[in-house]
Amino acid sequence: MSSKLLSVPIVDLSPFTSGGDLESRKRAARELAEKGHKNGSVGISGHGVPSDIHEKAFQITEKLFDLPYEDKMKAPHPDGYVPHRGYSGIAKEQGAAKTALETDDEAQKAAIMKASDYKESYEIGSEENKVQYNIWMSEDVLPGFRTFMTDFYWSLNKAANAILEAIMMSLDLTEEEAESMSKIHTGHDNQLRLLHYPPISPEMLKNEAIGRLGAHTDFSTFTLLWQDVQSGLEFGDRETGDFMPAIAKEGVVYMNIGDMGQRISNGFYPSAIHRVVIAGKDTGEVTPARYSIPFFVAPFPEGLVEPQPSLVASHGQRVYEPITFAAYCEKMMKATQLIPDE
Ligand SMILES: O=C(O)CCC(=O)C(=O)O
Ligand SMILES: [Fe+2]
Repeated sequence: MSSKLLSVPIVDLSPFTSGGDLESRKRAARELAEKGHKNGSVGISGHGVPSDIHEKAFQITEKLFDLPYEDKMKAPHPDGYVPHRGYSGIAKEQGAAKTALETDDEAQKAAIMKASDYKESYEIGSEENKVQYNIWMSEDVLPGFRTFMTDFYWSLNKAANAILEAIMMSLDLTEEEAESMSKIHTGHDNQLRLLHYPPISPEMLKNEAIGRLGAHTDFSTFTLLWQDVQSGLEFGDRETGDFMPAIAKEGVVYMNIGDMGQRISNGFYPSAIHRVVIAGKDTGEVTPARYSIPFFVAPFPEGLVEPQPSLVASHGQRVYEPITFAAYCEKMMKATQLIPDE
C-alpha cells in the first residue's frame, strides 16, 4: 500500500528552545513551513521537554488508569462540556463525530457513528482557569498526582510557546500580528489530556462497534502528542488520502495543527486529520494497551481567531471569517450533539 512509503516529516526546533540566533531560528521556521504546509503534521525534535519528565508522566498516567473504577469515578467528568475536566470512562466519547458531519456518504456516516471510542481519559487544565476548573483525584487516592500534573502542564506550555513562536515566524507574521497571537494564547486555555486505550482481543473485535479513535481534526491552534511505545497514531495525507503511521521515536513529539491554526494561517497550515488504529485488525493478534498524552494549545475563549491580515494580503483572499474560539467550540458541540441546540 502506498501509505507505507509516506512518513511524517521531522523538524528540529531546538533554535527556539535553546536560544538559537536569528539565522538558525529563521532556518528552522522555514523548514517547519515546508514540511508542515502539506498536511499540518510534523514530528518535532529539540522541543525542550526533558525525557525524564514525560516518562514520569506516563508512569503516573498508568497508575491513574490502573485504579479501580470506583476510585477513578471520585473525579468524574461532569455531564455537559463545561468544565471539560476530570475522568471519562470507556466509550463515553466519539472523537470522529465531527468528521461524520463532513461527509455526504450516508454509509460512511453510519459507520463512524456506530463505533464508540474504546478509551478512557482524564482532562486537566490551568489551575487559574475558573470556568474550565480542574477536577482532581484526591491526594489519598493518588498521592502527588495534582502537583506533578500541574508542573507538567506548565513544562508543556513552555515548549508550546516556543513552537508557537516558530509557527509565527514560519508564517512571516508582522510584529503586531505575532504580538496579538501571543496575547490570545495565554497558556490558561490549554488542555492536558491523559488517555488510556485498553488492550483489545480478537474476540472483542468481532464486535464491530469497537474503535480506538476515528479520523478527526482538533479544535486547537495546535496539539502536541506524546505517546508511549505503542504506536497506532496515524496522520492523513491530503494528496493521496492515505494515512501515515506516526511511529513513537525517542526525543520526538508529534505536532498537529488544529482548526484554529488553520484559520489563523488562512489555510497555509491545514488542520491535520488523524486517528488511532487497532493493530490487531490486520494481525489478528491482541492489540496491546496504549497510553498517550495530547496537549491542546488553544486561544483565550473570547479572543478573536482570524486569518492574519498579512497572509490574507499575500494569499489574495481571506479563506475564513473571524470567530472566537468559544463560538467555534459551541458551534461544533451543537453540531455533534454534545450540547443541545435549543
Ligand atoms: O491518542 C492519540 O495519540 C491521539 C489522541 C487525539 O488525537 C485526541 O485526543 O484528539
Ligand atoms: Fe486529536
